[in-house]
Amino acid sequence: MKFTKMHGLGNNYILFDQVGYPENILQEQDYPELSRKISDVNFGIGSDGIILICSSEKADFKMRIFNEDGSEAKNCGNGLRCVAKFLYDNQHVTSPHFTIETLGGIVSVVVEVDNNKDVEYVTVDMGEPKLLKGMIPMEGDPFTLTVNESYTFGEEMYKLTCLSMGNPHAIMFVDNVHDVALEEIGPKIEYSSVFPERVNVGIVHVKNRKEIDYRVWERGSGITMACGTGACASVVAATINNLLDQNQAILVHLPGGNLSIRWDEQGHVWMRGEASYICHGELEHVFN
Ligand SMILES: N[C@@H](CCC[C@H](N)C(=O)O)C(=O)O
Repeated sequence: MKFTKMHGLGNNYILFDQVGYPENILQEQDYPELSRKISDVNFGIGSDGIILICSSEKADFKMRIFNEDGSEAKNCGNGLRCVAKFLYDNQHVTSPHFTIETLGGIVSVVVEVDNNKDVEYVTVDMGEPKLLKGMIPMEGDPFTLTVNESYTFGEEMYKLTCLSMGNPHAIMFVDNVHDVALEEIGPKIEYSSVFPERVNVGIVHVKNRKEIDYRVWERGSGITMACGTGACASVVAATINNLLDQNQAILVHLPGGNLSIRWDEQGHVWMRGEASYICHGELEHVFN
């Protein structure tokens, strides 16, 4: 099996190009195991998960993403930019504007080609955030929002703003994202019974009305260098807490680099950022 390893701001995935092939080249149950094995840094390649690029009946292409622990997620912002760059560079498309189906819905992407014909930036229309508890999903009245609401996990109380960008995010606002022990808080909240499908946990510091800092504990992968859907969720969360203004491009600083995120007046969230190659290769003896 040929693979390409790519990253968006250090959030790295092993991509398998299955375009034109049946979606299940492997048995369906083998993908979680493949992701766990490949993601292992000692016995595999080392990654935050795997991505399958498939043909689609509803959009130009389809993306599936499995986390490091083998769980399948419905969306992945950094993965979408990598997939868009890969598809364009490998001439699966001629137009830089196309659509990708995810389990969370269909998104449109635009790749930006520079003078050397090298794609550096990709913009994705990530669609509308889902704000109701029932859509995230999380416990409580399914028709209400979670805006700076207090929850106790273990001994500690946390104020969470929660929403889904296709995948669930719990966001809390802090004075300094580097002072927080995310490796302790992250798993406590991820596995809490408040979130029946688990959750990605983000900490955000609003620097001013145009810039935020953001760190993430990802469901199924732990601490990563960046999370695209999480950056979108952070901007939406800060906006509904009146800390940012809608329709303003916000610079989101993540440990792996920056993303520009805008929640427009029609309710769509736009993400612009880089996508990069790490290496290409071929897998042997995956299931030994
Ligand atoms: N890193 C991704 C999100 C990957 C999935 C996430 N861990 C989940 O399980 O929801 C991104 O860039 O959005």
